[in-house]
Amino acid sequence: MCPADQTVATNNDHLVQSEDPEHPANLIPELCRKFYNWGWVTGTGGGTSIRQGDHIFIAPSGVQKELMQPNNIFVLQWPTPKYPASDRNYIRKPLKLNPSACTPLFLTAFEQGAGCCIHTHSQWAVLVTLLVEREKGPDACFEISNIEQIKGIPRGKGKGMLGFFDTLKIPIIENTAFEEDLTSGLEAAMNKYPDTYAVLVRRHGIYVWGDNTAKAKTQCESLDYIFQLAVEMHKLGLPWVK
Ligand SMILES: CSCCC(=O)C(=O)COP(=O)(O)O
Ligand SMILES: [Zn+2]
Repeated sequence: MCPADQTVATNNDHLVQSEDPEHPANLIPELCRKFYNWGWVTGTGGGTSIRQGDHIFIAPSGVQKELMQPNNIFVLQWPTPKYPASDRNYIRKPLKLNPSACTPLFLTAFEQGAGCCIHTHSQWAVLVTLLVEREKGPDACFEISNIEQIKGIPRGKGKGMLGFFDTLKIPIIENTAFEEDLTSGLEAAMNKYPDTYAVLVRRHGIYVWGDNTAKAKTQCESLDYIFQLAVEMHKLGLPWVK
């Protein structure tokens, strides 16, 4: 075997090579192209991670997310230590790339049983965190009711979906200087709101997760729709909660 072949064999490239469009190594680049076009992951920010069985697929850090290819994807053996980062069980590491800085946050969602976690820098998400800026602290939440699209968000695991007359509550945590340092805030919000499938990060964006990739994506779409609507409602002086 020549040295190049040895590199291929030891880097487990087969884990990211599949003809199946639903394979996570194909899905992550495909989703990131969509997310880029929706303004969710421009300028290298944001990203997504998928768990399939005992493998976690993670995008690289600081790259143009819309140009990502399957061979750029990292693979972690699950379960894996969250900290320190050097103890994480990578079974595939693309050369010259680093795994997403969001990795410990994605792992936090997987610890809750998620199958996919999406991080966006959507301007609508950022704007609603600014509109509730006065409510700092552990109780900061975005709340809205009487909007049809909140039916796209689960009430909690195994509890069905929210109804039109329910109030959707998304906790807001404060931003930190480094993405990794958001992890304790995300964990605290998940403990305080065990039914939530999303956490907003003030002046930064949002983390949304779901039982599988389709649910994470549609929940993220529903939330983004609701945030845009909420910003427009605010401009018109309309209240979010009746
Ligand atoms: C301009 S991006 C700043 C860092 C950030 O918020 C982010 O989401 C980047 O994540 P990455 O996956 O590129 O490490
Ligand atoms: Zn970010």
